[in-house]
Amino acid sequence: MTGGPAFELRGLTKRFGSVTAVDGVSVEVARGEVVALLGPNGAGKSTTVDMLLGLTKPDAGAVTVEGGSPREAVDRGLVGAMMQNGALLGDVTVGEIVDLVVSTHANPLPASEVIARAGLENLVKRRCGKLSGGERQRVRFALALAGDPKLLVLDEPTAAMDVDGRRAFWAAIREYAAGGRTVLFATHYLAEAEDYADRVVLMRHGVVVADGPVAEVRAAVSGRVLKAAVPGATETDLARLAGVTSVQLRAGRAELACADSDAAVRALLAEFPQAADIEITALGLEEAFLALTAEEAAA
Ligand SMILES: Nc1ncnc2c1ncn2[C@@H]1O[C@H](COP(=O)(O)OP(=O)(O)OP(=O)(O)O)[C@@H](O)[C@H]1O
Repeated sequence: MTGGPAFELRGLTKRFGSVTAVDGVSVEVARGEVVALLGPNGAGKSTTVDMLLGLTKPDAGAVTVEGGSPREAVDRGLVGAMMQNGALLGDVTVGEIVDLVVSTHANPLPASEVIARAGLENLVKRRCGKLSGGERQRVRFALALAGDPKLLVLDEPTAAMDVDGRRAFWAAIREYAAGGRTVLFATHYLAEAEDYADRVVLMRHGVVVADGPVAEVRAAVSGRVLKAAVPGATETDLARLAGVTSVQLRAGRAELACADSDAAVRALLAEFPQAADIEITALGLEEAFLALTAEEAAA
């Protein structure tokens, strides 16, 4: 397998009655990328994932996975998926279900490696029906890994995991991706996208509203905040400054959202030489996300 993207979505559209769940989504992901698909409830993330996996047929557009159709890629064992509600048989043990799934693949990882990568060593003899929510997620992760896929697709993988479980899970994902394999995960957790993804695809109302490295997505919403103590200045005064898009005064400190923070700091000091304790920071992904959502609410 050489060249070419890990997968490509071209103009993907899916409607459910009058709802357009996914509306012309185009995304190309290179091999070895770890991509977060981020968005609020109903943004179209799960529908996009379902089309990527060939579980739902698009109304328009096309999906290519490892150079073929999603079905072909799945049949060839190139794709491993961890879905939100994948059922597990209650009566079989973790060891048995891993063995079973490993045995269905043409070129699987050894069962012992699957168990180790998913951190299930101490749960091998446990019946699946007796697992906690977070443990069940780890078993689903193990089953997704069993076929040694080139592409891992994870729909809200850490939803039921505690803090330690999440940390261990992401360490396992990074290790997996380090070998040049590709990961796409859908999430609500902005911090996870920020900490663990190389790239963020931000969706809202079925449309991709930002796509790029985490730092670029932050910058796309033009994002810097200038904070300063500005005695005697009102919100109206500050809102007039060049480069400033919005103002908040909190406990005697001004917070200026800036499209151009260089212009803003010059204008601030020219107009208010008494301004002190000046601090300029980039927006976090959370703020970027909120800004994009707010833009839409205002539109
Ligand atoms: N089978 C379906 N029938 C009708 N409408 C659907 C169906 N599946 C999804 N939708 C609608 O399509 C839109 C996108 O849903 P989707 O589940 O893809 O969003 P999401 O981003 O995954 O949301 P969440 O984060 O809540 O899981 C929503 O408005 C949803 O109600």
